[in-house]
Amino acid sequence: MSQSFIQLSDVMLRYGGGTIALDHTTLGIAEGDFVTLVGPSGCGKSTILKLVAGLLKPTAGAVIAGGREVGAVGTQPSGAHAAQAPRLRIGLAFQNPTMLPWLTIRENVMIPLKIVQPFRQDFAKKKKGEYRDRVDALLAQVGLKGFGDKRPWQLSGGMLQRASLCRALVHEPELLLLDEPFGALDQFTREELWDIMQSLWMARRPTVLLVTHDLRESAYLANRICVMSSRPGRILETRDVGFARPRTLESSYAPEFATLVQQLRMRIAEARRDGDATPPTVARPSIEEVAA
Ligand SMILES: Nc1ncnc2c1ncn2[C@@H]1O[C@H](COP(=O)(O)OP(=O)(O)OP(=O)(O)O)[C@@H](O)[C@H]1O
Repeated sequence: MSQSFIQLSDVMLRYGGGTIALDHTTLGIAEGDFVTLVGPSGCGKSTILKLVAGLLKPTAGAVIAGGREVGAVGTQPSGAHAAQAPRLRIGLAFQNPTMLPWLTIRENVMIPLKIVQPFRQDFAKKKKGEYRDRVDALLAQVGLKGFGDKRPWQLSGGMLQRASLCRALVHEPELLLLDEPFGALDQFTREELWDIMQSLWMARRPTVLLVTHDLRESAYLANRICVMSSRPGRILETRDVGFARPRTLESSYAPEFATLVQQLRMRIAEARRDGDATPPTVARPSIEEVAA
């Protein structure tokens, strides 16, 4: 089997308290693909993002990103992939865009350029003006032209989320990890941001892994949708989404779009029911053991 850009192979992840979040999880993502993860609450979607980002190390199995085995922050990659590939440039955006309140929006968006190589090297030298132009161009692309000098508290939630997308993209990441970035927004703003997200992806083609609860969002944005089982999460099913791009809000009301969303909804309801029927994966102590 050819190696994917991102590859989780038979991964198990047990958290410190004993919770097994993922078990036998296998997932491959091609370079430049746009993949979404959907599934019941608590099934391990965010855990997959953390593994791919290298914030967690798998308890068993392997996680490869861009030809490199990833592990927890501060640990050295091991095994055959240790010296094979440079560290991937990753962009991250979450549901609540955390901005540093004492910095302007422009300065917040610029942060990755200050800390990620090769930009870091040039930042202190001559490129500050060039970087400023790059940030302003990106802000204009997401509808924030003229807001670079504002402070975070002067922007609405939707505007902050746009700025957060700019911050995730400013250092030209090869991989974009998005954890419900539009989850806290009203429907109109959310749909507007789907459009912006789609345009940014089409222009730059980073590999995207997006976690979402919104099945319409998933069908609108993804090339492939991975449906997960209840915890411990596995990939139950992968759906290719062949709708032509650029997708529009109108096209999201087409019968085939509605059918896909409905099928996903039913698959997740089924996964939730199956999960309810599954006994707990972590053995609970008996009353006698607790009392002893
Ligand atoms: N740091 C942690 N320590 C212990 N258990 C954790 C930790 N983080 C997550 N879990 C547990 O692991 C399981 C998977 O969590 P995760 O956040 O990956 O799920 P999710 O699918 O993203 O959930 P949701 O859809 O509700 O956001 C959950 O049962 C959660 O309680």
